[in-house]
Amino acid sequence: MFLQVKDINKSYRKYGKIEKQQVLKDVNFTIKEGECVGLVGESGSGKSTLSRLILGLEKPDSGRILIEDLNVKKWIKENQGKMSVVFQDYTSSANPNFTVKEIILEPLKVLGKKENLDKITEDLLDKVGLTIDLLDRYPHELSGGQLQRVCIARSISTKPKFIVLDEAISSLDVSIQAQILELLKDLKDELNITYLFIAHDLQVVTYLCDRIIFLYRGEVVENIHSLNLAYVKNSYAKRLLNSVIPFSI
Ligand SMILES: Nc1ncnc2c1ncn2[C@@H]1O[C@H](COP(=O)(O)OP(=O)(O)OP(=O)(O)O)[C@@H](O)[C@H]1O
Repeated sequence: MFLQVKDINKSYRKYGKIEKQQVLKDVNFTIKEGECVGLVGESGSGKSTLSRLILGLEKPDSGRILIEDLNVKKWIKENQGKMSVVFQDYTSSANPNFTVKEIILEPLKVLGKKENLDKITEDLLDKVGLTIDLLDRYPHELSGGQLQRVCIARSISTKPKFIVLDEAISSLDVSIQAQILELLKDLKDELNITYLFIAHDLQVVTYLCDRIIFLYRGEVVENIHSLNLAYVKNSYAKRLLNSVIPFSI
């Protein structure tokens, strides 16, 4: 198994109060290598908290997160550059003072890579469907869709095994969303990347993902293969599905 999320609990102290709010409750799921898993849930259900734990940015109160049988922090340390993340807010995740070329090469420079950087940048731009005339532009000189493609190029620059996409296409126009989805699908097939795709838009998730996990108030209420969506049992998941898919279940 590639990723194992085991009995995760996480709570935060309520602002200005002593008592805590439990944000994740006994969360369990696994992701196989090369699989694309969608995590859906309404606002506040704990999706971003879970992604921060998986990225090793925060610790759970209890439970374990393992990647290839190693504790997530240890795995990240031993596999530098092999986990990437693409956030929703591409405008703030790209340094406004960096050119496209500098943004794309940032993770490789951190890893100390110095050779063939021009060729690597050009290949990455080509992979995400952008042309090399954009290389010297700054973020404010790009459209939202172009800048998110640059962020995706950056996320695959280190040849990651695993990418967490946290609402990565949510703030783009629908037509650009479709293009980026196609791009993510092609990259997944070409590079055998494992994806955790976090989104509140179920339609987008069903298009891209092999399996879908429904999170409701911090609990996994359904974990189901995309082809079996018509058989969901949980009432929240059913409601969400009925609101986007034109068949009744
Ligand atoms: N650092 C923190 N300190 C205190 N409370 C937090 C913190 N981070 C998240 N929370 C709370 O945890 C709950 C879950 O938040 P989280 O951001 O994980 O949800 P989400 O499903 O990603 O929501 P959205 O779709 O709106 O981004 C919310 O009630 C939020 O206020």
